[in-house]
Amino acid sequence: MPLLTITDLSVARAGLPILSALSFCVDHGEALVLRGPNGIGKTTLLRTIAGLQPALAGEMSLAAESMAYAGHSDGLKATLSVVENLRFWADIYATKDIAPALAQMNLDALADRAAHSLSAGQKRRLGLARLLVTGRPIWVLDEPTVSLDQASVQLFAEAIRSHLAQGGAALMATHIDLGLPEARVLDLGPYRADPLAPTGGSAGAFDEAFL
Ligand SMILES: Nc1ncnc2c1ncn2[C@@H]1O[C@H](COP(=O)(O)OP(=O)(O)OP(=O)(O)O)[C@@H](O)[C@H]1O
Repeated sequence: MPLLTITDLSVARAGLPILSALSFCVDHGEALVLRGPNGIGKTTLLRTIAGLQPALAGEMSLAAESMAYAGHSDGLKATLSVVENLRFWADIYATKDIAPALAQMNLDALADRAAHSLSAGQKRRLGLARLLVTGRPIWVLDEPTVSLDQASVQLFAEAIRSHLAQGGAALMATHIDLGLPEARVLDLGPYRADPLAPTGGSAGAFDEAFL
């Protein structure tokens, strides 16, 4: 059975349907990249899949507590050091060893630096290192390589490959080349919804969470 199965999913923003009747699977060892122009609904779709807003229709099938989501924000505690941030997340996810995540994202030299003092790209590397300590198989990532230089994009691609090699999966939205030619690509263009279709719900109330 695939790690994640999406069936006939429709999502809305501000009470308006934006994507409809989407179906796809992401299996062990697979990366799927969502593509589409600005505003088509990639962020909305990923947030819906991450459970941050309700779907208008459709089904999602995945094991409980199998997903780690990283959105536009890095989700860091500004006053904690790099190591303290990772230990915090390791405690949340009941995992132990943060050393591989530090090494894989090239953060060893920054281990004791407060997160607020990191550059944008360093913060993003720390945000991505968080994924490594979750121990969760399905990674859902929104624009994961924003702010990263070429070397860090390569580190990211290697971290994804190693995650896939361990049976994990990644679902990502991006406009940038991730350096992962093996990833499947899903163009969201054909799933653009009719904005006049009734939503039949109160999904607009969840827009307050989009800050
Ligand atoms: N508060 C709002 N009111 C009305 N429409 C909104 C609101 N917030 C977002 N939208 C619209 O919802 C649509 C989906 O936005 P979303 O951020 O999911 O797109 P995206 O594909 O991730 O875009 P990008 O590539 O620019 O990041 C967009 O057309 C956007 O203009």
